[in-house]
Amino acid sequence: MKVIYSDKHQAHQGGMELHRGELVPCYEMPSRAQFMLDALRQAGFPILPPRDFAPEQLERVHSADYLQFLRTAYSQWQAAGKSGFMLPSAFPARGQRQDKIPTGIHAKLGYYSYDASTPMVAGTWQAVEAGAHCALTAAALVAEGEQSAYALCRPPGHHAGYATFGGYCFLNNAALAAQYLRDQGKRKVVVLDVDYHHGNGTQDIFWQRDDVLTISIHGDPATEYPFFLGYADEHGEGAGLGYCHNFPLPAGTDWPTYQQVLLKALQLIKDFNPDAMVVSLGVDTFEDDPISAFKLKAGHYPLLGAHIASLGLPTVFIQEGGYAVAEVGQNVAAVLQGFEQTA
Ligand SMILES: NCCCCCC(=O)NO
Ligand SMILES: [Zn+2]
Repeated sequence: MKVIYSDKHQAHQGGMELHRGELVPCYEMPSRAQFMLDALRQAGFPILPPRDFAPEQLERVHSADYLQFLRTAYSQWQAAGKSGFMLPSAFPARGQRQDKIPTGIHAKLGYYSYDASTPMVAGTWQAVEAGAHCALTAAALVAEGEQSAYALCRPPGHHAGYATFGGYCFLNNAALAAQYLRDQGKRKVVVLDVDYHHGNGTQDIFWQRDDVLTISIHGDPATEYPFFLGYADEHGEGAGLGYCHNFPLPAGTDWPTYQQVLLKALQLIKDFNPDAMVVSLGVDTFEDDPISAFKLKAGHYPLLGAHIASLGLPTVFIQEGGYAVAEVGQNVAAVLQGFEQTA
């Protein structure tokens, strides 16, 4: 399995996040990617740079005005005499208008996001564009006949919606990969999200579609980020009704429980009979993850990979979360090795 990686992710660093009401250093830091890269190299995976893609490719899953905002936000911040990192501080809430985009960068930040956990810095756009190109390159390899490929995306993407950023995410790498596979002729694609957090952005993007099935197994939003989406009664809308499944699980969930739910998700995928699969691979389900509450152990990640491989589908893995920095690399490599030994 080829690993697609760009060191341009390093331009996205610095800043603080408002996590559960406290201003703290970012959990989503550059060293995560370095540990993953080192572990994958050590495990013998070939590492390739991303191909280039036209800007229009990003518009396959994000609005043009949102992308234009991301590209220009930091220079607008500088034009307002600011430097360092920027966070939104006002959001359109219930009873306020969503059809008007304010003029100030401070308000635009809130218009295009839904939390204050996702700081932008001068290099953020460069980093997220490179991450998106990694995802698109992995999808292209699979569309061209490879059985699988992995995109080492940093920052993650599954919380980014059609026109919103949040949860450390700006561009939805998994959605970009799924749409690319569709554009290359895969008739039906499934996105399986095994990150600890609900893939609300991916669900948003494909909510009304029956050609991309979204399935997410995650911490119960009643107590866990993103809090306001990811419940079991969400099944899509319009043509998309029945093409979205959520499996919220309680804090403390261990492997036996997780595996049982995973098998249910895999059966739904078999019933859908897709031509390809995208896996939003977060390993923040790990027992020692600092911001998460599941209890998977290192030895369970090869099993996760093997279960995914049991579907026999062309598979694009997209890196999402995982913040136990010392173990994140081993856990990611274990999933991919478990997949390869079974595929
Ligand atoms: N401080 C907000 C928590 C963001 C969760 C990020 C993540 O890992 N999503 O998968
Ligand atoms: Zn996560």
